[in-house]
Amino acid sequence: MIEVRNIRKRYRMRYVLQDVSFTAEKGQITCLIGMNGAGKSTILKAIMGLTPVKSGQILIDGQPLGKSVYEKVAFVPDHLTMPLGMKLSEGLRFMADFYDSWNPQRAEELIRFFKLDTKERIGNLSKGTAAKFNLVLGLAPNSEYVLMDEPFSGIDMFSREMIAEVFSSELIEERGVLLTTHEIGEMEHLIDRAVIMRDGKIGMDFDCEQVRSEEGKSVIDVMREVYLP
Ligand SMILES: Nc1ncnc2c1ncn2[C@@H]1O[C@H](COP(=O)(O)OP(=O)(O)OP(=O)(O)O)[C@@H](O)[C@H]1O
Repeated sequence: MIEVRNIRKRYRMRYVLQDVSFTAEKGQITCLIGMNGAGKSTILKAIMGLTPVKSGQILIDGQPLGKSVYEKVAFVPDHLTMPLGMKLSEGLRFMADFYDSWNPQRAEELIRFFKLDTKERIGNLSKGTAAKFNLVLGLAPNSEYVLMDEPFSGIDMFSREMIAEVFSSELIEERGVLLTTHEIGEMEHLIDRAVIMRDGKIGMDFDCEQVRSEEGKSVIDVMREVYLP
């Protein structure tokens, strides 16, 4: 389980995260939802140790952040970070050489799933295809948790559908997924838990199925209550 406990983050004089606490469990898809600037990416960066927090604690399977913990977590940033001149096949080889946890079989399955041509150069990929390749790089390692920053940003409807499909496929297995989005769209029926953020605070944290069956509300209904009370 990823546990975020009372974290606070300040940029200069302004708090961008204020006492943020939530958990993301293995075998579940947890979604951090909020408008632009709510603090979603800052939380992912804090979990990855890429930005320091002023106070609070982050635990992964009960352990504080550290090298052994990072081997359990893969991070898919909101853009590809590979050299643009590389072919996809070269990018895959680079990842296999670099990461002990790289699972070449899963990488191949993902390449087939997204129908990617590994002879293409990364720099020539369309935005949607680049997002798919980015997901291949994030999902191929044998990590127990996957963090994804806005996997749907700027992508056309059919590519979004394909990316959404991967979340309900066996390619995710029993891993814990924590992703961010500012538009819930087709993810609504795929996510288990929603953590709605507003202005650096948690506005609501709930089990989507429970709220649907007990209160008849969708994630968007709850978002309206948080943003337009
Ligand atoms: N390096 C930085 N220096 C100063 N302020 C920053 C920095 N990075 C982020 N912020 C501020 O922190 C707040 C939260 O930013 P963050 O990127 O976490 O939001 P977000 O919810 O991911 O937004 P988006 O949906 O637009 O990606 C914003 O007000 C942003 O301007």
